[in-house]
Amino acid sequence: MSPRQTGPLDGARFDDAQLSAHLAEGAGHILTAIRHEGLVGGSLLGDLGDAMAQAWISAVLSVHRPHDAVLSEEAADDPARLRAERVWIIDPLDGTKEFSAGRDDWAVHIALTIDGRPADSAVCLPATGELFGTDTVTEPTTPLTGRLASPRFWDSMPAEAAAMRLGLTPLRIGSAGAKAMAVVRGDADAYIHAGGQHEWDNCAPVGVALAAGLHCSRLDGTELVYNQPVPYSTDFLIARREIADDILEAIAPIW
Ligand SMILES: Nc1ncnc2c1ncn2[C@@H]1O[C@H](COP(=O)(O)O)[C@@H](OP(=O)(O)O)[C@H]1O
Ligand SMILES: [Mg+2]
Repeated sequence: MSPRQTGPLDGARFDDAQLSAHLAEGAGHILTAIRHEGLVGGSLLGDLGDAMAQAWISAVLSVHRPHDAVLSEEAADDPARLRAERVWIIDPLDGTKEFSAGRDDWAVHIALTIDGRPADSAVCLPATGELFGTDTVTEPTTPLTGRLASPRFWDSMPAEAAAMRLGLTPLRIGSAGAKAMAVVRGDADAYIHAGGQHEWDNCAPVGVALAAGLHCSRLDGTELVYNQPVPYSTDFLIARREIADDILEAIAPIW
């Protein structure tokens, strides 16, 4: 058996897939502990969650992958990442509002990108005890559901167009990671986003979804490429392969 890929640190104890999974799961434990008994709540809870998960992830990466660049929602952007081949794109707490409100739909996103493409990645949904990693995830084989993973309070025009044309009903979920994992799990057939998100909101979810054999692209069907100078991705589609072409076709007239 050939050795699994490790980072550039000699003697690294974990390969990239293992490290991304441990980071997502470990940050999930920290975030779960911070909600213990509801001792803090509201925006203080959200701020604590963002900061403490970020601090731990950053420390672990500095020990285990000291030569890799990092782009995180909760850290200052270091332009050195633009010259780096290996860049970790991190959202320590996606769905901060849902986390603070005591809900289950929030996630930890850990993606390693290589030349802008998601490689080993993991998404943890700590409140439901689920960890989705690129080395363990499998393609959903359950029948299509007719459901579209959708934000809790609004629908984008492309999502509305596809829903109308294909008869899809919204499945309301907070957090980009939780919505994407609903598709990976087979609870929804697709997740359509337009109107902007940062790269950390969708990079690890897309990495995991690609590993699960799902269709992932921009809404015009082109490839999603990360680690851009302005790390803002305007739109994307994550979908079961059976329905992806129909969705792109439904969106095309308005996109
Ligand atoms: N138009 C937009 N611009 C920037 N970020 C957006 C966005 N729409 C959604 N997001 C981010 O995407 C994540 C999921 O949002 P939603 O549940 O509404 O779909 C949230 O991340 P955070 O919780 O990390 O801030 C949210 O801030
Ligand atoms: Mg986010």
